[in-house]
Amino acid sequence: MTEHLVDPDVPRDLHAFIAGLPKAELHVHHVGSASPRIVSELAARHPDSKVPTDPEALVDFFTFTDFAHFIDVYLSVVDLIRTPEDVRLLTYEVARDMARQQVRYAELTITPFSSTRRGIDEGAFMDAIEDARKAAEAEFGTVLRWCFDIPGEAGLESAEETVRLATDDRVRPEGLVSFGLGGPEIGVGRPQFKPYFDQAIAAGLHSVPHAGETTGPQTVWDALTDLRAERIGHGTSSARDPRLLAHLAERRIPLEVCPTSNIATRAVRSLDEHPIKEFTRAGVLVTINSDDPPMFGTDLNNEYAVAARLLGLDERGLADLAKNAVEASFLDAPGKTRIRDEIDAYTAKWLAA
Ligand SMILES: O=C(O)c1cccc(C(=O)CC[C@H]2O[C@@H](n3cnc4c(=O)[nH]cnc43)[C@H](O)[C@@H]2O)c1
Ligand SMILES: [Zn+2]
Repeated sequence: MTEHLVDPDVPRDLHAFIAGLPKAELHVHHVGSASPRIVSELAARHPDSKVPTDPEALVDFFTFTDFAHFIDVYLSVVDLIRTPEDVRLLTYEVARDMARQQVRYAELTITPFSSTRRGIDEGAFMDAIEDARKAAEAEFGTVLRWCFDIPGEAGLESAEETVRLATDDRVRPEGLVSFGLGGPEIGVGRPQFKPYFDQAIAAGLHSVPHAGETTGPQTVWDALTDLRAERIGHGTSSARDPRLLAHLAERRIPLEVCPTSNIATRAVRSLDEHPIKEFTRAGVLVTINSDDPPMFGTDLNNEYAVAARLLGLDERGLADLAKNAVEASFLDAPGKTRIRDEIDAYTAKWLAA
């Protein structure tokens, strides 16, 4: 258990239950998952960067005034990833951190455009993530899959490049399962990305754009209608539109909820004002995620503890939440059954003890 993340309003034995609970994570960014140790190591390797090498100074550096500031800082960490070996190390270490939290399966959002435009060879980039994926599965038992996202603010050139990397059989990595859209939403309308999502979906990828994180419910509708979203990244502002909530619930379109992220980027004022309860009340399938955990001073276990407090969950409720993520994942049926069975066995043993 990470001491600084122990929520005093959540009983310690519930924290311990969460720490051992087998989990799946569906919304977590590659560069945004770099631990302070990895960030410091990379910053020391590249002294021209403005990223601090001292982990304590990183806490200040990772304090954001608004969403735009967050993206600015995010890109300064992206600038530290300069070689295929940096990519491999980052991916492998992210998987190690996940395994420590009993994450059995994760769909990691990667922005290949940000790396290829900074000069990393596309083939070497794909080999690096695939190498790390295979090593993580063999050594930690954590299964990784990729979501390639368009950094929308970088324009349609980035969409063109991302969809090429995601659909060209000569470069597309084996672990790729989905196609996303990230970055700021203000001034970056979803409908303009329709042709790229059409192409990705035609190539067999699932559609998982961010929407409704920093803009209103219309962005979520656009993601559903134009981008044929199968899950929504964040979807926070859906709570302002009862018709949208009913639609998400009826169609079983999951929300990838990231509570601490929404506070850190100031998309939501406080955890107590987070709409997660409105989502569950409306019958929406809620999954719990960490987004960019070290940047937001959190981890997936802490997000489950936050959810337990906000939703008033006990062990069974937390196990159901973990099973929501399995259900909403793009794992095959035997893979889903295996993790669900593991969650049930763990919970039964815990409650019998
Ligand atoms: O790489 C570039 O050169 C570049 C140029 C202009 C704009 C961008 C971006 O906007 C990159 C955004 C970046 O942020 C990632 N991310 C991480 N967490 C979140 C989140 O909570 N909401 C939205 N985006 C997020 C995203 O994956 C992009 O890689 C880049
Ligand atoms: Zn995100």
